[in-house]
This record gives sequence, structure tokens and C-alpha cells, in this order.
Amino acid sequence: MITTRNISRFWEWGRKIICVGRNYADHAKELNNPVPTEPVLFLKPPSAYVTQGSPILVPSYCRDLHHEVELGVVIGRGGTDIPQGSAMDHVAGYALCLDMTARDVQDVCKSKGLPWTLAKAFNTSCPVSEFIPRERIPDPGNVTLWLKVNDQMRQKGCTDQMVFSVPHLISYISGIITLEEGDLILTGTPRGVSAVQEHDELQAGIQDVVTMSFKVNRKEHQ
Ligand SMILES: CC(=O)CC(=O)C(=O)O
Ligand SMILES: [Mg+2]
Repeated sequence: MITTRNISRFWEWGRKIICVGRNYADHAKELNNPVPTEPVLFLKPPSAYVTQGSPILVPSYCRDLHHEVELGVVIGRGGTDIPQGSAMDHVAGYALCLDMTARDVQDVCKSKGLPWTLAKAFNTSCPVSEFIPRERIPDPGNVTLWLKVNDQMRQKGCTDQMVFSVPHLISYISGIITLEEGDLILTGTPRGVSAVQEHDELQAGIQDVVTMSFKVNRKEHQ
């Protein structure tokens, strides 16, 4: 039983992980997807969380696992139908997140019109950094995210390129799914997504704020 709730360990709360796709035009284009006119949403379960010190596990059915570095928004006060004007009052802070994606599986799902669950929601598909109090990112619409694989820069992008801003996303999502304290919103990835292999080392950061690193392992057969 949780007796002391500490939002700085939001990943232990077991709340929702709501992900936004195609929220950067340059990433939508690199995968030949249209730039959306409304946010594209999907979910990950809390079992997707992994924190530094534990590995990212490639699912046994995946041959093309991709990294997607994203700004995560941690909800501090829940709500439904939150207006854009007060959306930032609901933010407790942020986390640097990876939306690990089984791209080969996602491509099959897309071609068959199936949901992306197998591609996006597997165990360890949501590596997260330490909690970042909101004062440390005064403007979530203007921070640079980066990701290196084995010391080689693969992704570097600024959140000023988001199609839909953080307040817009909070307002839009809360009109469909009630937001609760401890929920996490992944706000989409900039261009540069690429494959990772077993034994790779991923490092990611938000300029001057946080860095994190993860090893990639293949899931053992049971
Ligand atoms: C095509 C995708 O996987 C969408 C996504 O997750 C994104 O961040 O964009
Ligand atoms: Mg993503």
C-alpha cells in the first residue's frame, strides 16, 4: 500500500502514460506520415516504465527497435475539460522520456489498420529520467532534447517545433481522458529516430537540466 505519495517518483504511482504521435513535422515527414491536424494519441501501461540502472528489453518479436526521445509532462493536479489558459496550473513537472518503438511491428499494424499496442506498449518501452520540478523548465515550448547511441548523436530537436503546444495537448487530452495526478504525457519526438541493437548504450538529455543513460538487452526466452 502506498502511504506516502511522492510525485517525484511518479512512475511508481501506476497512472496513465498518454503518448502523442507525429507532433513534430520533421519527424512525421521522415516516416512519410502526414502532419496531423489534431493530436494523434496512444497509451502505454505503467509496466512500460523503466528507470536508469535497469535495461531496455527488446521484445522477442521485434527486429527493428527504434528510440524516440520526448519531453514528458507530469500532471500534478487532475481535471477534465481543462481550458488551455489554465493548463499549465495542472503541471507538477517534467521528465525526459523515450518512446521505444518496435518499428517493424508498427509498420505491419499500420498496413493492416491494427492498433499499435505491440509496437509501443511492451515492458520497458518507456524509459524515464528523474523527475524535473516545473521551475527547472520555465518554458516547455523552448527546450532542446538530444539522444546519442554509443556516443553518436542521433536526435537533437527543440520543442519550439511541436505542432501542438503543451497547454494545447493538456486541454485536448483532458477533453477525452480525465487527467489524474501522476499521469505522464509524452509529447512526441523530433526527427532522427533510428534503430538500436542489443548491447547499445543510449544517452539522452535536456540541455542544462538532465541526462540519463540506458543499456539495451534482448528479452530472454522464457
Ligand atoms: C510514428 C510514431 O511512432 C509516432 C510517435 O510516437 C511520435 O513520437 O511521433
Ligand atoms: Mg513517440
